[in-house]
Amino acid sequence: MTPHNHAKAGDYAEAVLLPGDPLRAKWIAENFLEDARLVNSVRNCLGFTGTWKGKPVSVQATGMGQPSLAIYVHELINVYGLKTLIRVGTCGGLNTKVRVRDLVLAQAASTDSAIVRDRFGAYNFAPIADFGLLRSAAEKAEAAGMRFHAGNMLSSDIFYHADGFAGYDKLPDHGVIGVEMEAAALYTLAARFGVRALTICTMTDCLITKEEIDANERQTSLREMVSLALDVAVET
Ligand SMILES: O=P(O)(O)O[C@H]1O[C@H](CO)[C@@H](O)[C@H]1O
Ligand SMILES: O=c1cc[nH]c(=O)[nH]1
Repeated sequence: MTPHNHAKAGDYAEAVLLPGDPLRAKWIAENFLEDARLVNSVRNCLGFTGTWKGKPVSVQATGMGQPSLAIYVHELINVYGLKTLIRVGTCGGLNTKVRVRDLVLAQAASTDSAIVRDRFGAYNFAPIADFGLLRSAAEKAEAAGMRFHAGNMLSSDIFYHADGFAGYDKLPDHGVIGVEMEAAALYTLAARFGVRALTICTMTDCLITKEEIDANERQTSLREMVSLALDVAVET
């Protein structure tokens, strides 16, 4: 047990899906998993374990932002022994080639966050996805005919940028596809502790065209992402 998690040893499966939103964790447990049971509810940051296609898998909310995710992920790896961590999030679009509802596989995650920057001194560390998980997700998405893009994500500490789209500066011109708030910390912790991580996001709003999907559709449009992530999570 930890200050943030009252699950006992063995309550989590080795593979976990990580949504930011606790209600998304509940929705995944209720709508996708068999025999799901609640394993954590401290701070209402809900965690569940069940099975998907007969294989054990967990889902644990991380809250919003890299400091919050870093607490849950640090403990899932070091206290509970998890080995495969797949974030299932939402992101904003920084590139008009990506449409709302498309999936973004975060091959890498750029960041403005001190939580990553301050660890590497003179170096700009490049947080990257586990190649095996990334390849598996891309192959499965392609086989299922899902619209997806693999590339560089921005994990920002700022949701409401004071300068709006201009605040992202040169990143869109350098191929950065979308913006969310957690992947870089997830990838950095996975690298540090030698486990596998991937971030898959559904693009819910485009910062250029201002197109967005509403709260109700948000839930249903996340179905493809969740089933894809579960298939990848239980594969090995
Ligand atoms: O939908 P989730 O997984 O929370 O992800 C995105 O949504 C939140 C901001 O609205 C941030 O956590 C961002 O990363
Ligand atoms: O972090 C996020 C998530 C969704 N949409 C955004 O614009 N930013």
